[in-house]
Amino acid sequence: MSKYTHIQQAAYEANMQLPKLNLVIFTFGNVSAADRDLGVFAIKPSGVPYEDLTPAKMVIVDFEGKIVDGNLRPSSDTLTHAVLYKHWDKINGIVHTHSTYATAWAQAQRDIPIFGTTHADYTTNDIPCAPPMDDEMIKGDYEYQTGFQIMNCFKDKGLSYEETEMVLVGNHAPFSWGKTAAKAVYNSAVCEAVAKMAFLTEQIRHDSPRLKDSLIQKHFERKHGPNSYYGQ
Ligand SMILES: O=C(CO)[C@@H](O)[C@H](O)COP(=O)(O)O
Repeated sequence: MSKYTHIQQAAYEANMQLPKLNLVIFTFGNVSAADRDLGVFAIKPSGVPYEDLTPAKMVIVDFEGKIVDGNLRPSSDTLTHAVLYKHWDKINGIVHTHSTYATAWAQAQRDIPIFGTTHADYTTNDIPCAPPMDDEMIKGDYEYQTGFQIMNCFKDKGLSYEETEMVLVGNHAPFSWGKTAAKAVYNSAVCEAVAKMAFLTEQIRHDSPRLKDSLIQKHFERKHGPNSYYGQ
């Protein structure tokens, strides 16, 4: 046992949910779990197939992206996770996948509109798509800049990362987060389900109407009101 065992176990269990939920194939995607008292997170090692993962293989990294413990290379998305943990202090779990429908909306550079109550149960906003990097950002480290691409998108749209716990990164794929790694995985699965429903909705009727604003807030509060489990 080390002082990191608890977050390695949480990160391992969350990573193993991704293939079970059909959110990844092969070595796509990664999950991390943070301990803010220690100022570190445990993240999936880069390129390791999910079936070969163990809790001990989770790499320990600080919020600057520096490896603190572990002999495997951390995920190539580590700096994106580090930037978000450093600047958004209420999250303790982050997921990145290339789930099919959410990635298709990201590649199309489109926000996912709220067409129904399924979506409105989880956020009152369209699921935002962070615009692709500008030439200046592209000169920097891709994964480091992806963290700022996400935060800039939420700032520009006036969104709360505590209310909308998912984002599409333009020309890339989705990221989600939460108070725990398990909740971040839950949000990742919700993002993919809502992305698929929205795609099919537009296929059935290209000018499908959005859910009325008066209903959006009502449905969100139905799930996220006082004593709601959904706020966990
Ligand atoms: O976004 C990407 C590739 O575009 C990555 O998320 C890969 O899908 C997984 O990389 P590792 O975590 O294995 O380094």
